[in-house]
Formats: sequence, structure tokens, C-alpha cells
Amino acid sequence: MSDTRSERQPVARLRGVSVEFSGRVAIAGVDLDVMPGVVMAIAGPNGAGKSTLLEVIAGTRPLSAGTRVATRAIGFVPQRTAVSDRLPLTVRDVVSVGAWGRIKPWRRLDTASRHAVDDALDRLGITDQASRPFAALSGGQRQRALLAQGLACRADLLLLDEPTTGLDTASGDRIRTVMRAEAHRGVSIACVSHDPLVLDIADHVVHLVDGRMTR
Ligand SMILES: Nc1ncnc2c1ncn2[C@@H]1O[C@H](COP(=O)(O)OP(=O)(O)OP(=O)(O)O)[C@@H](O)[C@H]1O
Repeated sequence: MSDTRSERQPVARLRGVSVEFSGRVAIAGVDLDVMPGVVMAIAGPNGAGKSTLLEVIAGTRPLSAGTRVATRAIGFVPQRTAVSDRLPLTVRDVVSVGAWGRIKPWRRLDTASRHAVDDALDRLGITDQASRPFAALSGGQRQRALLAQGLACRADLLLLDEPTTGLDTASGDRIRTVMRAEAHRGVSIACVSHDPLVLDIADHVVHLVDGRMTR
């Protein structure tokens, strides 16, 4: 997490970033600083380039032009619909994957990692679901488990793709509460969302239209 020296440095900085797919522009000329301890929402119509921008921040999408600098640890929280129903994993297994950055995959978790997993389950209100198969959970519980996985990464920047879309009220409330609490702890949140309640709790909103930031 951020120390005092680096507190006001961006956790990720994009300058003049463009991404094209077969000559078709997905995002164009984006300048963006993601600052520590903020919730930044990324909004815009379908096809505007929101997910592509999230991938650029994550460092998983090659740039056609521009630069990306991100020196701190990044965690990615996928949409529940992007995760297979057939994974033969318990909820605790899914959350434990978040700790794999600090240990080797499938190794026994060390004490600090076990605490991080327990804490993440507790904060998302799914401790009682920990032994159940991930596939047996409701949509809201699955999305909570995936955010818990993100918390277990102990990243400086968490990237979320539509974390509350189509969820029950209690799950949406819990997820937004955890997003704000993480920002309060100094973690930066960048979140693609159409949900007005997420835009309400954001410190700022990046609007994309046809791949360009409009404000
Ligand atoms: N892997 C890919 N190959 C080709 N084109 C792509 C790819 N990924 C995205 N695109 C195109 O890039 C543009 C931006 O897509 P992106 O998924 O980033 O938009 P979005 O705002 O997240 O859309 P949505 O809200 O529908 O998820 C679209 O025209 C899309 O078809």
C-alpha cells in the first residue's frame, strides 16, 4: 500500500493511449492518472471502450500508441459471468487464488495469507459460504466471492468490471461499501459500471464515448 512519499503519485498513468483492433479504434488519445485512495468509475455506452481501458490499466492489453506507467500491485476482479460454472472449487478456494501472488499456486497458504482470505470472506459477508462449491452460489454471492479474491491480493489498485450489474440489493450495497472502505484504506479502485449507485459513490467518473474521454 502507498507510503507517505508516494502518496500523491499516481498508481497508474496513461498518456496518449490508443488501442486499435484490426484498424478499428477502441480507445483513442486517453490521458489518465489514477490517484491513490480514490474510487474512479468508468462509464459510457456499449462499445465505448470501457473494458479495453480497464485492460490497458491492468497492463494486459497491448497499446497501439501512447504510454502506460504503473509501478504498484494491481488486482483484477472479473465479472461473475466471466467465470466458469464448472470450476470444481469452493468459495474459499476462489478467494485463496487472490493470495497466489505471494505464494506458489496450490501451495498451503501461510498464516498472513490465511488471515487475508478470512478477512476478505468476512468483509464480503460470505464466511458461512466458504465451504460451498462456487458454482452453487447465487449471482450476488459469486460476485462477492470474486471481490473477496481481489481483496486477498492486497493490491494497491483494484480493477472491477461491472461488479454490481444485475445483483440483489444486499450484494450491491455490500460491494459498494467495501469499495469505499478500500479507498479509505488508500487502495485505488477503477470500476467499469453502468450502475448509478456506483457512479454516486465514485470520487470521479471517466466518461468514454467512441473510445474518447469526454470528461
Ligand atoms: N478482442 C477484441 N477484438 C476486436 N474488437 C474488439 C475486441 N475487444 C473490444 N473490441 C471492440 O472495441 C470496441 C470497444 O470495446 P469494449 O469492450 O472496450 O467496450 P465497452 O465500453 O466495454 O462495451 P460494453 O459496455 O458493451 O462491454 C468495440 O467496438 C468492440 O467491438
